Amino acid sequence: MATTTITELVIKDIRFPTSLEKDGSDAMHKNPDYSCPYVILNTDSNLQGHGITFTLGKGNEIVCFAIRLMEKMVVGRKLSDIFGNFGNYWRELTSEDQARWIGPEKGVVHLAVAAIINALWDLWAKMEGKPLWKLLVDMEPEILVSTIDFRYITDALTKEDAIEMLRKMDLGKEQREAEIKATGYPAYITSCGWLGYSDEKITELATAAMSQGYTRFKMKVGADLQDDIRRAKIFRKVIGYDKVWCVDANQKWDVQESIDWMVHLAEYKPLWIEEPTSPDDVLGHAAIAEALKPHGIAVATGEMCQNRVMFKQFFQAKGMDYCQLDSCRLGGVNEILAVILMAAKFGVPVCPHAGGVGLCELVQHLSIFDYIRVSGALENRMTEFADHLHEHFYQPAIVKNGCYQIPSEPGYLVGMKKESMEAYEYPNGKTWQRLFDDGTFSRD
Ligand SMILES: C[C@H](O)[C@@H](O)CC(=O)C(=O)O
Ligand SMILES: [Mg+2]
Repeated sequence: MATTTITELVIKDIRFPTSLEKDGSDAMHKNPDYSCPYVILNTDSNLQGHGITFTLGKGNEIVCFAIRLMEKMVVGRKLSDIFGNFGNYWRELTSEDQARWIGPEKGVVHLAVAAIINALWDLWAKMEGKPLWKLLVDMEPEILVSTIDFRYITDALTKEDAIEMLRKMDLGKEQREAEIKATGYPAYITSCGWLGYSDEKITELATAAMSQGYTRFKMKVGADLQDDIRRAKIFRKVIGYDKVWCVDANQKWDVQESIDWMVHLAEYKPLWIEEPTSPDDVLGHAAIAEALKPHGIAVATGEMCQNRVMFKQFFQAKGMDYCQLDSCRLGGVNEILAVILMAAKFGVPVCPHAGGVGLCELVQHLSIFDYIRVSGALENRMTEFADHLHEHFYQPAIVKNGCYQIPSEPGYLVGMKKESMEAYEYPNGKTWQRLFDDGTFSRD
């Protein structure tokens, strides 16, 4: 590691035509094409780091461009310099004068940071020969917190608080690791309930998921109340009332509208309403959470919460009952660690978002780490699983009996198969060429 240097940053624009089957559809994103700017960091040793961030199609091009702008801060760097003070490096990457102006620490530039940082953590985990969760679990608290940029959050969590929290959780961590390896980490499934699916498809998929051992489900809502009520009845008929069922509006409503709509769905007993309103509306979410408490409905959000500062405010204002951080919207693991630690301090369970390509592969590591090293709890915790596109990864996330199985291969494990990249690279991949030629998609 002492001398290993990054020699090249390769970027691939990978897109999947998931809109064709309405996979991933919700009230605000009716035709999503699950896509990822894919980064490969080559080094002068035989190590390669792979990382992604997530978009819905066209946005990929812009994020790929932003990643290219950051290349000069990555290529030529020694890994020992980066990992020796990863918090400083993260600040450098997020502080470049000109790119910072179009953030800061949010939007396109932050998605670009995520792809690079995710690839760096993949490199670090591979260097240590461990899956990412284990790399994090085994780190001394001082090393772990040295990767975090505490700027803007010290009023909620200091470096010293974080070290103390991690030290406390030393007790029992071996036992928790053994337990979670035996049981797996609780998952919930989203892919039975996309908005664009027919009633028949929902019935079929929810029935199949039940037979595979899932006990926790999510359904999309927010386009039409009568449709939501009908689909809620279908879900409850298939899964019964002893299973967990959540709903997700993907930011469709105003604050009062969220409350009114959810009161109509209350009899179907959703555990949470996810993203009822704008992802930036901290106080709006807090008002919804307060109003829905008597109805037994919690508020979940975070997949579009763009940085640790927003999470801090959500925690402080009681704007989220469940924290759905996203492995590709925050600036990679460094910032995610800050959010996981803050969530534990505020007593908010972390249930990461994973509806997208490659997200399940990534977030499983974060949840396993959270359990073993930070929260020590499984109560009220579950990690999303969307059953799409896993066949494109060399080491796909595996869910059995409704639980993520604990990965053991070294890395952050988002390595995509060579043939999949060749087929789905946009616009020249074989699949895209065919879809253009037969008129399914237009070339613009
Ligand atoms: C467009 C995505 O599929 C989105 O609907 C995912 C999401 O909100 C979730 O998984 O939660
Ligand atoms: Mg969601």
